[in-house]
Amino acid sequence: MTNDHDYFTLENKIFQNKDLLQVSHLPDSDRIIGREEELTNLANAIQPAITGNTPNNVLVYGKTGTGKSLCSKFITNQAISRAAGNDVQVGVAYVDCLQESTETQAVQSIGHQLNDQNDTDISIPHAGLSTSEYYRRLWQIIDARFDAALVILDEVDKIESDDILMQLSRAVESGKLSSSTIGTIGISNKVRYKESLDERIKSSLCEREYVFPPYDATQIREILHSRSDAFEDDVLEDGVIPRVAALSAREHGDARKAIDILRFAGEIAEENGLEAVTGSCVEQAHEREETNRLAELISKSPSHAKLVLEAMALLAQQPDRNNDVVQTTEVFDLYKRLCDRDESSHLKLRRVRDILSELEFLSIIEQERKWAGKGKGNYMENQLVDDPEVILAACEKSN
Ligand SMILES: Nc1ncnc2c1ncn2[C@@H]1O[C@H](COP(=O)(O)OP(=O)(O)OP(=O)(O)O)[C@@H](O)[C@H]1O
Repeated sequence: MTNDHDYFTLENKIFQNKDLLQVSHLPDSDRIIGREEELTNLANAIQPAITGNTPNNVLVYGKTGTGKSLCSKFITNQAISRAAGNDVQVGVAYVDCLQESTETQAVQSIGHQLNDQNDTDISIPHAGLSTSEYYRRLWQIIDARFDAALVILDEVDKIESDDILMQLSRAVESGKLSSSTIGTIGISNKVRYKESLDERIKSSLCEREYVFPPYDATQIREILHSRSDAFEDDVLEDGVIPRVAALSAREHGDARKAIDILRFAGEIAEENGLEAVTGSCVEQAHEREETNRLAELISKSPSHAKLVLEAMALLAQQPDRNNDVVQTTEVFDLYKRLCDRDESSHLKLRRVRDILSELEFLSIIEQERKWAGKGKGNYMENQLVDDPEVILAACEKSN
């Protein structure tokens, strides 16, 4: 007997092309909204590369989701094709410095992306070479294959050693490259990043600097509208896009957050077998986005940060509290009990204080120093930015 029941339901009434809502999706130029000036500036800075000359090194700043990575990838791709029209070979490498945070990993990744072993006969093994050997091979590859290479260093502030910035920005003048040239585009969310750099690196890495401002609600709406063909016709209820735009513009205009909320809203409609994406899907999607974002932040924080947050959330949930402000010593006491529960040894109070200030830096909590009265000194009040339930769900998810 044959079992011809079809277990796959291919019918998908909500999404038509969900890929348009993935963060990795690179839209065409006509779908890049409100970044005309930024794209023009970037193009001017790297313009020399398309004739095989040395481009300016650029540093791009701006808050998350303001299109820094998108515009940098887009403009460097355009540089490749414009240069090809002049018979000039431009190569582009993209490094996510959060993932590839050591100097060796980053150089290796650049080498890997720019290489074609059939062409160069040079190999870039995953391990086993010294950092200087990886550099040597990288320079050889660039000289063999390109007139100019452009290297995008995303989240450049996460790189563990500034030496790579020095090597890349000085490769031409120090004679490492003999026939080619190289330019870098560093991207950072930290406005103070430049201040932390060595003077010599600063002057070569930051020949041009651009700040990407946050989007306003109208621009976010346009960004979402331009991707609404991710959905089947007529499944988005009228108020959905304005509501998502309003939610994302409330903190700062973060296009990544807006696109994530819209995608989650569609998934929630799909999971519930709805025929349309409704306002209530958006509310649930907003919560899911917050949980995911926090879970990601928490998973990147030191492991005890999660226990400290869990302690704060449990304290804030206590029924006899009239507000959710908690003192550091209370957090510390409950944190120690959670460590006992998990059979792990606890950190000292001083380290827990450090963790709390790191969490404040990440905008997961707010802190305020209070004066306890004469002879008693100061104490710190801590408060979660999000609801305790969202924090607990995020802690659970980041496991
Ligand atoms: N102007 C825009 N038009 C269309 N889509 C955009 C625009 N700006 C950003 N996006 C989309 O929003 C998402 C986030 O953008 P992007 O990754 O470029 O931001 P970012 O500033 O680099 O943020 P982060 O610092 O978090 O990496 C991407 O999916 C991107 O395609």
